[in-house]
Amino acid sequence: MADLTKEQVSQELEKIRPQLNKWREDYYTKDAPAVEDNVYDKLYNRLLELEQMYPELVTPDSPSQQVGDVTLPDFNKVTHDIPMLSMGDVFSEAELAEFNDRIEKNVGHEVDYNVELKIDGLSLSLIYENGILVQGSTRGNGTIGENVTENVKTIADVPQKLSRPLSFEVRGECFMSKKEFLRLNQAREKDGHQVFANPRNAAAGSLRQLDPKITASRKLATFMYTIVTFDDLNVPTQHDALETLKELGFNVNPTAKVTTGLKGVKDYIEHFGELRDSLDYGIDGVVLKVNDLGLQRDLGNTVKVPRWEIAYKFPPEQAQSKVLDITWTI
Ligand SMILES: CC(C)(C)c1nc(N2CCN(c3ncccn3)CC2)c2cc(C(N)=O)c(N)nc2n1
Repeated sequence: MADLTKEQVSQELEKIRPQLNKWREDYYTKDAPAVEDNVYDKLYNRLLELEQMYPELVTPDSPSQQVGDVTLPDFNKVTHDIPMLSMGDVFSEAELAEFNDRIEKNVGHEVDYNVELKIDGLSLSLIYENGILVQGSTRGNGTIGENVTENVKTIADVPQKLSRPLSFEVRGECFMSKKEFLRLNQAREKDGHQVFANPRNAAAGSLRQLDPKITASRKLATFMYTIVTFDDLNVPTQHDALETLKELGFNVNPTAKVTTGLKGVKDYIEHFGELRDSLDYGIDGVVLKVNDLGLQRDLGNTVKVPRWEIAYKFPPEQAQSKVLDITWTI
């Protein structure tokens, strides 16, 4: 290669660095790279060549200096030993009554429900061994998810070490608060980047980052709601499971309540239907779960969804219509 002067190399680096950084940021944030990998790699190799000629020209913001710059081609996959099931949806109180009737007929008596807000985020699985967080993963298709362990470790409210050396899996929702969503979009707009459509997309785009440093720059949060596999934890009900999760240091949504049959469910739905806009996190419905975990096991699951829980969905926020659309989705 013709010998380039230091000045010539410096000028070419001035051009290459921002270009590579822009492509890199798009690659990680848009889930849709602006250029093919080989184009990126070719320019990246040119950068390395030039920096080797004059190492004193290397700058901290150079793509070659991104510590932990392991540009994984994609996420490592994890298999959920216990599948992360979907949820049956209902859109009317009549259908809730049908759900409740089916349960009561099945078990022969009225049952208690643990009623929870359905947080509009993305599912998250956390695995702990002897009290240490060893794996964080997304739901994926329910059986195969993405390994996002390094990203999860940057979420402030996720305990990396439990107060007790427990080995178990917990599941919950990863979300971005509306406040953080606005902050992030304002910053992205200022930098001329595409903004996220809603907090859920922003949370998914932030958690599913190949570069944990980008996840760390986004304020993600969690509400955990299930202890999947547990040692001899004496947890007879879903309500107790939430209490135990709280005691262990997990963030748990504070609005859950236990009802006897559907009594109080209507009030809960109406109350949070009105509060919805004032909450600092998105919700898209209310989840009813048979409170007794033994009963849940007896009722079991269909192939895709548990028989012992149902999600009552609010109408989409923008179309906040009073009339409930009554469509049953399996
Ligand atoms: C443990 C069960 C299966 C009953 C369960 N499953 C849930 N979900 C499954 C379907 N999910 C899903 N996600 C993507 C595609 C299909 N289904 C999204 C999570 C729950 C979600 C929330 C929430 N959002 O706040 C919650 N408080 N409790 C849940 N409980």
